[in-house]
Amino acid sequence: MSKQFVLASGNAGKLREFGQMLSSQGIKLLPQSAFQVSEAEETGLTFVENAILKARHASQATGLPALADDSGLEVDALKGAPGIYSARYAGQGAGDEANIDKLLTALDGIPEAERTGRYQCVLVYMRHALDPTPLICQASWEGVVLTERRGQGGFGYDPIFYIPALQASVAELSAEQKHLHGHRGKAMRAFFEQLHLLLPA
Ligand SMILES: O=c1nc[nH]c2c1ncn2[C@H]1C[C@H](O)[C@@H](COP(=O)(O)OP(=O)(O)OP(=O)(O)O)O1
Ligand SMILES: [Mg+2]
Repeated sequence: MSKQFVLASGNAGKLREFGQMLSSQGIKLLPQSAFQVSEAEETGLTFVENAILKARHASQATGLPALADDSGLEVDALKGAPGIYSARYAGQGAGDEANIDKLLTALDGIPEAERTGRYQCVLVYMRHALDPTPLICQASWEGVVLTERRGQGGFGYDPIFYIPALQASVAELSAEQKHLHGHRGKAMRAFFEQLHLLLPA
């Protein structure tokens, strides 16, 4: 069985993190841009539905197994928003900085104790486009939304997402720390365990 598969994401920050996490695994993960795969429409109402749509789309287009990541930030004071809409919170194509500004405005005046939330990451691996039993791994990471940006690393909401246990915003963590503690790293480790059962060396 093949250990080569396509990563169904167009997000440069995610692609960088997957590359770092995979470097030790002996798995060749090709970004969907290498095959000119178009962006899938994320019409689902859950992370898992959107991850399946993305993985299926990339697998269909390439004929390869595909791994997709659908992720986002849930804020308790906003009843879980932006959630599955995190990437398009400030509008389709508006980008990370506009999304952060919109979230800071939405939480204006809300005290620290009520600014809790979590990153969610759902990974879906499909062996082929019609795979009826996709492999699904999910993890989350608890934190607090800051009132202003801190740190230069990471991507997305990282400058305003603070991890009390580490006393740092995610943008202030090293890549290694983020992988160790973060939602994507946790989901990836669960994925590798299952993949190794599926694809014995
Ligand atoms: O570790 C993270 N650190 C900061 N922000 C993050 C993280 N993980 C997800 N996020 C945010 C970015 C984006 O606003 C949304 C993901 O949206 P999501 O649709 O899954 O990804 P995307 O559209 O950027 O790329 P793609 O769908 O091609 O994988 O959540
Ligand atoms: Mg997306």
